[in-house]
Amino acid sequence: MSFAERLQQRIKKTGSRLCVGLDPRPGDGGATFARNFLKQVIDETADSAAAYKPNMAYFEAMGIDGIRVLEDLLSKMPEGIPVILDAKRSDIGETQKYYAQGYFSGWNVDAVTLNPFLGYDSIEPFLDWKDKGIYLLAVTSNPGTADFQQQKLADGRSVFELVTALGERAKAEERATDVGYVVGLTNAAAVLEKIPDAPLLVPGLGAQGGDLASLASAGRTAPDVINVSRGILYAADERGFGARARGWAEKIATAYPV
Ligand SMILES: O=c1ccn([C@@H]2O[C@H](COP(=O)(O)O)[C@@H](O)[C@H]2O)c(=O)[nH]1
Repeated sequence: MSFAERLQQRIKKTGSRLCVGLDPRPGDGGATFARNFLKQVIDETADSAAAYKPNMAYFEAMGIDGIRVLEDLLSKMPEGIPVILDAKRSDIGETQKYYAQGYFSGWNVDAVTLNPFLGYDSIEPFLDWKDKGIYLLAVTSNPGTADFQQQKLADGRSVFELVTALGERAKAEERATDVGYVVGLTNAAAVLEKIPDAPLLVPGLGAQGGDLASLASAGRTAPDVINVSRGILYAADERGFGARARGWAEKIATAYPV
């Protein structure tokens, strides 16, 4: 089954589009703490998680011990919950081959985020994995999206449409890997109608203040997932991880039904 089909199946099963972001802060007690912390987060959120998204940065910040924590985590993920590795990798094709091998074969993650700035040949090593997915950064959730991604080209298109053209090319070539896009919730309203109906990974809810209303009215049918990291891991309230995750899943489902 393809990545997009597995994700859709999981969304239907849970009634949830929530992607639980796994961003353990290294200052909170080192790798041993992070290992136990993440185990608890996963144990408590698995019923409402459509997907998990570990972000490499937080693991790399703990050095080799952090990478061991990530490897351990990946080897013990609950069955049936897709894992999207937020790596945002970008390099020449020759090098990307080894990232693809490492993530898809070595770590067996379901999908990975890529920075498309180096162009089509840089994403090609990720395109022939039949049950895997990639998410290309299209319109990110930070203010700097205005610097490049939303700039206008002479023909009236926006730069992020050059990114979606890469995904369309892969589709036209019938490449095996599912191609989706990262679209920040904070900037989604202005761009959703121009993004093809490919799976979206949507960060920016919670700590970044994104508004779900824009997704609700877009009439999309793809297996889109909405990420929350700090809003589950580090919210300043008395609830546990499970209650926070269920709260976000319900909010998302109300605004953007499954
Ligand atoms: O455009 C982007 C791309 C990736 N992210 C990542 O998502 C989470 C968001 O965390 P919150 O704590 O829910 O804000 C984090 O890993 C980012 O690196 C993003 O925010 N925006």
